[in-house]
Amino acid sequence: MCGHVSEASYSSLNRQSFRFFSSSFDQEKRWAPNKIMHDLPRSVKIVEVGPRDGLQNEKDIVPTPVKIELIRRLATSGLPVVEATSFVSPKWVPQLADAKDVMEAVRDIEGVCLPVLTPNLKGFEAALAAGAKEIAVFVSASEGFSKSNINCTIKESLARYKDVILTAKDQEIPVRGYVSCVVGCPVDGPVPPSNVAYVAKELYDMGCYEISLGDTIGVGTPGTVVPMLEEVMSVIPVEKLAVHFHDTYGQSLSNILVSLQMGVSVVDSSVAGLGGCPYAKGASGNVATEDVVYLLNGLGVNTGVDLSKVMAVGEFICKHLGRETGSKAARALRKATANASKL
Ligand SMILES: CC(C)(COP(=O)([O-])OP(=O)([O-])OC[C@H]1O[C@@H](n2cnc3c(N)ncnc32)[C@H](O)[C@@H]1OP(=O)([O-])[O-])[C@@H](O)C(=O)NCCC(=O)NCCSC(=O)C[C@@](C)(O)CC(=O)[O-]
Repeated sequence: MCGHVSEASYSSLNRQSFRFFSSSFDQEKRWAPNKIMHDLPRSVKIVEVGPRDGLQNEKDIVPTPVKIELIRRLATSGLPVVEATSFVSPKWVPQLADAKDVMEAVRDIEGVCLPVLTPNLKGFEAALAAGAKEIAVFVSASEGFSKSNINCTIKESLARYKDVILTAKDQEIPVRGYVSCVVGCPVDGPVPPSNVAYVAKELYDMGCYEISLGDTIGVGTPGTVVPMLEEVMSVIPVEKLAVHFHDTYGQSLSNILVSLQMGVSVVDSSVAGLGGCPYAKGASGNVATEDVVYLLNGLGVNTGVDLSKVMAVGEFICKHLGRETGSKAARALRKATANASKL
């Protein structure tokens, strides 16, 4: 399973960004003990979900070689985990119908975990045959989304995943568990924290090594995220939790900060802020990896991720998609670098 990074890795660009945007910034004060710094983990594992969550909602099919190149480039950015694709029904997610070809082409990449989503045993077997060494399962905390996303009730999905997780355990394949709609559901509305804690605990007890809590439609604020985390943390150790925010309402970074202050040290994000769920209309992309790294660099929290390299990957994929990056940090840093080169 995928571990934490240990060493700080500030690129010159990261250091430069502090100079550009923090002219009154006092390096001494940055390290001064205060409440915020004290509560933060020393290092954070970033789980890059761009090639899967980021691309699954794209209308035009992204060519397989572009997906493969995206994963290869992300893997050289210091990211410890890059979720590669989904072995789901191609009728449900046509964009990822090439999961086998993608996985077979990246299976040789070393030093980075490349988990894939599997909704059932059929997907699990196909993933393993293509060379996957880690899988992820996904359960909704709300009935409405469970039905629209995987065509079954929460109870039925848990029973289905039990078989997948037991089979994976037999073959020593680590399983990550996602809980979606942890604060709000596109069908049912607000989701009670107790629903989230129940589903998360079921997955944890079945053997998932990490539970990623997904605000699938990006409606959460610290006002709803904190009570949800408190409830989940009353049944699962915080070291086993990850947070997964979509940025629909621009709340992701504040939600990440409060999650870190509560002890969470695993954050999912997507290069250039790509993303959205085909079965959650109106949901925007995941929080951008570049923005998360910029935040964590600014807080002195180690990620091992090279911001300038992730920005370059963001430019690569945005060029193919024909759109501007969703990362504010990447846009500002690119502009600042261009201005500096004119001096
Ligand atoms: C679960 C099913 C398969 C049920 O789909 P179904 O239609 O109820 O089930 P089915 O068993 O009748 O299968 C339908 C067809 O799909 C085939 N099939 C069945 N399984 C597979 C498979 N694994 N791989 C390839 N093909 C498969 C199966 O063989 C059959 O083919 P046919 O006989 O009609 O030719 C479907 O609903 C599905 O694939 N859903 C996935 C949808 C999806 O990927 N949504 C996005 C996930 S993102 C998310 O959930 C949130 C997350 C994780 O990102 C966190 C967050 O953001 O908060």
